[in-house]
Amino acid sequence: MTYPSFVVGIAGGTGAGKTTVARLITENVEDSVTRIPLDNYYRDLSHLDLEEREEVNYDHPDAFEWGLLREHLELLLSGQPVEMPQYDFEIHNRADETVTVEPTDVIVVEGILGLYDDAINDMLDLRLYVETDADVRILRRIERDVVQRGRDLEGVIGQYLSTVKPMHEQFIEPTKKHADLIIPEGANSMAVNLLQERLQNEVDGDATRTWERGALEKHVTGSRIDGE
Ligand SMILES: Nc1ncnc2c1ncn2[C@@H]1O[C@H](COP(=O)(O)OP(=O)(O)O)[C@@H](O)[C@H]1O
Ligand SMILES: Nc1ccn([C@@H]2O[C@H](COP(=O)(O)O)[C@@H](O)[C@H]2O)c(=O)n1
Repeated sequence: MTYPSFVVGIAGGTGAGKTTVARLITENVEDSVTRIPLDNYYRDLSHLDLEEREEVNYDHPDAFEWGLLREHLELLLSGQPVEMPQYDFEIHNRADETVTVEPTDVIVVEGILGLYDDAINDMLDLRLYVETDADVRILRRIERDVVQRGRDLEGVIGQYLSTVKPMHEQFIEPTKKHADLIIPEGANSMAVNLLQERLQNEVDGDATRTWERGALEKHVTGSRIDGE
């Protein structure tokens, strides 16, 4: 594989289509891709009971353990594996198990605040923002949360109005300015095809990297593998 990996960040509101875009743009190069869902870096809330965890604002940047995500990205970029936490939406907490993630040619970091943290943004080679109208997103979210995340309609609507919507406006939407590309409506086929081609070139070693060695140093402090 090529070191360091090519790192793609995908941000956007809940239900915008981030996960779908991440899956589609990497489907031809699956074995060469590491997916890092930001959800896995929600803080460990084991010190709270379930009722307290249900009240947490999961759309505020403070809900995430940014230091751990930075550390894991730096390790992967220096060619080392990491133990990635897993998240369980039904209990609003990290799961007991972790998953060992190996470095690969391409790393995709995906989540509502994927373009929020300055240090993470510096590690990204390509920044994408998926933009979908709020009415479409809430409809998708209701369906998903009820079917897959064990929520009821009243709870989804209450959470949307009290935290999801205001946090989107205050923190998520403004990160669009960091994007290299804005993808309308999620799985937009022209955008997906172009990005598939770009990632295929990365994996085949045909892509021209725009940054130079000096710029590379900012990715990782300390030792790194020189594979070029
Ligand atoms: N372009 C699209 N057209 C129709 N449905 C879509 C599109 N993109 C995503 N979806 C659907 O919307 C839902 C939410 O998409 P998802 O990728 O999980 O969003 P996010 O990760 O941003 O929350 C899923 O059921 C997905 O299949
Ligand atoms: N315990 C939790 C943790 C997060 N959420 C919501 O998940 C959304 C982010 O995931 P997407 O796939 O929709 O991007 C975010 O808006 C949180 O409100 C939750 O409901 N419960």
